[in-house]
Amino acid sequence: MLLSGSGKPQFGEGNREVGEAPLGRPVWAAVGGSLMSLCLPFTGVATMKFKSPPVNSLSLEFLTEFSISLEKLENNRACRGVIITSTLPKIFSSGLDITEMCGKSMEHYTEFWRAVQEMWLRLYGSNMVTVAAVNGSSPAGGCLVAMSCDYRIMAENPKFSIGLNEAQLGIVAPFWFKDTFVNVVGHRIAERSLQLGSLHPAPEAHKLGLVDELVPEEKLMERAAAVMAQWLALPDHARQLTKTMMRKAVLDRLVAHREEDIKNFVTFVSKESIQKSLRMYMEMLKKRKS
Ligand SMILES: CCC/C=C/C(=O)SCCNC(=O)CCNC(=O)[C@H](O)C(C)(C)COP(=O)([O-])OP(=O)([O-])OC[C@H]1O[C@@H](n2cnc3c(N)ncnc32)[C@H](O)[C@@H]1OP(=O)([O-])[O-]
Repeated sequence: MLLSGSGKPQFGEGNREVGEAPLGRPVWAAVGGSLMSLCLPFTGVATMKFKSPPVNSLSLEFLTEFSISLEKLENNRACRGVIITSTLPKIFSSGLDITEMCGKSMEHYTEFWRAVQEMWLRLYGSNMVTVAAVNGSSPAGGCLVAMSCDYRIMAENPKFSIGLNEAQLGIVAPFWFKDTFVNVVGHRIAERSLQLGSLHPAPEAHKLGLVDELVPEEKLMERAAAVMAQWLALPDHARQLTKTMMRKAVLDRLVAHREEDIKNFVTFVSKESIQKSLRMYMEMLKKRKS
């Protein structure tokens, strides 16, 4: 991934484009990252597109690239908003990469979980306006990414589903996934949906308030840009302070318990019974395919 422009920091690998708009204003464009493409034109609204086939699963490498990208955008004063979407047809993100949680060392689980936390802390705590253009299925960690944005627009295809389905894998969403979920849909819906590990088809997700609106797939990016413009019409400082007021307690809770949360995850995921559940789930995915 690469962000470039006049005197702006560059990062990542890949090709790039830098141009000049009329009146000599810089046009920043970033293309060709390994797991997501990132583009920041002079409008000040970046577009981040996941492109990690086959299903945009959130591996350690993906999460690291995601966090670095968010940090760079956050530190770039010209960037006021980011639209997050996927280049893959039918999939926004399949959630955490299950292979990162299977048959690895305690050190690996520790590093992986820290990267999951880092991504969420950056996205949920972002000062930018964040809009998720959910153009495909979005289970578990994919749902977390969408829920961490300020606004969610989903393609109105009933074959696409979204939700925290961890219970179906025999694992438990941590308290900060749950807190994020509760903040979006309220306690009762979150309680039922989490216990059942429900994946909600797009129309149901809309009814529950898990996504804010549905649009035909071909209108998704156009609508995301319009929503972004609406949110950016307000003074940044007022919007940012309000966002902080709404999200701070939940963010602070993880910051205060970060190491304990890592320990819990590592202990939990290392259990043979949990490893067995995850292996069986991966087998089920493979069988379903064939
Ligand atoms: C405490 C922890 C909290 C946990 C949070 C999480 O996010 S847990 C995560 C919860 N996430 C889920 O429960 C989502 C599980 N995934 C799905 O439901 C579907 O894959 C789909 C709807 C995303 C896409 O359907 P589709 O028919 O378009 O695609 P397909 O099904 O044919 O898969 C293609 C290939 O990708 C593979 N693969 C898939 N997902 C993952 C993954 N997360 N990771 C790794 N690999 C994954 C799949 O095995 C297959 O590999 P193969 O055989 O080619 O070597």
